[in-house]
Amino acid sequence: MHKPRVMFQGTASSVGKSVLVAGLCRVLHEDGYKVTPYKSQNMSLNSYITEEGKEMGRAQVMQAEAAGIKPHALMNPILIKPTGDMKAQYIIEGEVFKDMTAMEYQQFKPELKKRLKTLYEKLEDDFDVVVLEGAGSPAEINLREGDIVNMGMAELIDSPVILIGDIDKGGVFASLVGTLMLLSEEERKRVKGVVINKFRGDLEILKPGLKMLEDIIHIPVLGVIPYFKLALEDEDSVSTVFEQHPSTLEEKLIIKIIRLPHLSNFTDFNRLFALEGVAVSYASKPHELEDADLIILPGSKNTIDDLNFLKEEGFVPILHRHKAAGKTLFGICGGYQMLGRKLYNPSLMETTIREVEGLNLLSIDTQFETEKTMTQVKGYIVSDKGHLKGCLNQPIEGYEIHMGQTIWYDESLVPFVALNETLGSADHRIEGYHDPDALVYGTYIHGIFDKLSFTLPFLNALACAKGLGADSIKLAGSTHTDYAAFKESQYSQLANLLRDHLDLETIYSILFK
Ligand SMILES: NC(=O)CC[C@H](N)C(=O)O
Repeated sequence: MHKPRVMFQGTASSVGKSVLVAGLCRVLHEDGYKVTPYKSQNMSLNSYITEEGKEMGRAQVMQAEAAGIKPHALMNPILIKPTGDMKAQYIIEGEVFKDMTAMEYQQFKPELKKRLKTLYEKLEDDFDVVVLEGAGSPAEINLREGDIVNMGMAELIDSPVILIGDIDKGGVFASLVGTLMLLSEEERKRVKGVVINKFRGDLEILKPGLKMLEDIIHIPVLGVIPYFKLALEDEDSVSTVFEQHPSTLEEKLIIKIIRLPHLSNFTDFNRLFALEGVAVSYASKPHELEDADLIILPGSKNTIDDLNFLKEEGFVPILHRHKAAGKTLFGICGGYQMLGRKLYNPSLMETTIREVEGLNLLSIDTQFETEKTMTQVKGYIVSDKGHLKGCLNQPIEGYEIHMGQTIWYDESLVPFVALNETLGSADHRIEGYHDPDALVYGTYIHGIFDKLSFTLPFLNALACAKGLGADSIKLAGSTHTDYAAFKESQYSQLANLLRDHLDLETIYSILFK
């Protein structure tokens, strides 16, 4: 049975497709439908590991949350993770398929297309409705032929389309009309409505333009969505998270995250940005680390190349000076690997460099393997040294995504995270170490800062060492105490916004007619 479906496409990247898909999923969920989000292909370094140990893009995770369901890799069967040099790692159905160049992928697409249809049908079986998302713009005429994410996908499963334009970017009429002009007659017929997103002005002034637009395109405008800001975990590679700057630095704990060229999983730091008493920002240049109390080395899709970036850009001396001054460093996944002594790459994963010296701040060695570790984990803090004093036994949850295996540990290293569960089964191993001085911390666990019972005492101990109050760091506002409840409230607000500004009646008739 062909289930009701609709696809949101955009006139460009970042016009708000992901969020509107999440919003429509929420509306349908509230109205009693079993709805799933879907996007055939994502390009992003911000992925997620499902309960089944499969990897997928984070936008569909956020949308699944809005739809009130668990994320499943079938909701995003293709994930492209760029490693640099026109190459990328391709994740298909949640598993590593292989590394390919853009050209190799282009040639592989026809074969993939057949499989995509089967996978889509497998997903829709379990649901009443599917809300699909396109990627970038459907008017990339050079890519149309092999397309499997915009009109190619819509055609594959015979889905109607709603086209979204971004008025904040400017040129919204031209981009909507232009996009439609570049589509074939067949494709244009699929477009059942257009939506104007991110509107900041006076609707009365816009209205005549909407009428003129409809007269030109003969497709109804299904809504004008006002510009809004909600705390939703968007994952697009084009993102504004890096532009955030701390306001006043005095009396705050200064956290700097190094902006690596292949930085992955920046959602690890969402929690930090929601805290009071800290000033968190990204640093692209070594001098920006001068005033940091805590330096974080984030995950990376290409650890070795990013490590070389740190060396070439002159980060190394300042990282060592930071430690020598008794200040703290924290590495997650790729960042953890970089903190070590040596990195071996016999199978030439991610890059063509075989072996490289690490930053030598933590006595570990890492080797990149052909097998990828993808797992959700649970554990707890097992050290009470240094800044971990108040964290002992506190639970930790997160996930691991890495090709590298840390194969050698110095005996003087102190374990600080012990796991007790991976993917729902008992598993006891150490997955995080700090140096004997408890200044340099490293772990493979993404999402380690999400549990405040660890994050708050850890950061408050750092704040204390700086001479700030012992309780100076807390969650901003009281509404955030329960992160899950906070996110739920954001999804409801989003649904309300769409109910107020979208012609849902027409959208329902597009879906269910
Ligand atoms: N997520 C990460 O930071 C991955 C680290 C590294 N690229 C690996 O695969 O091992």
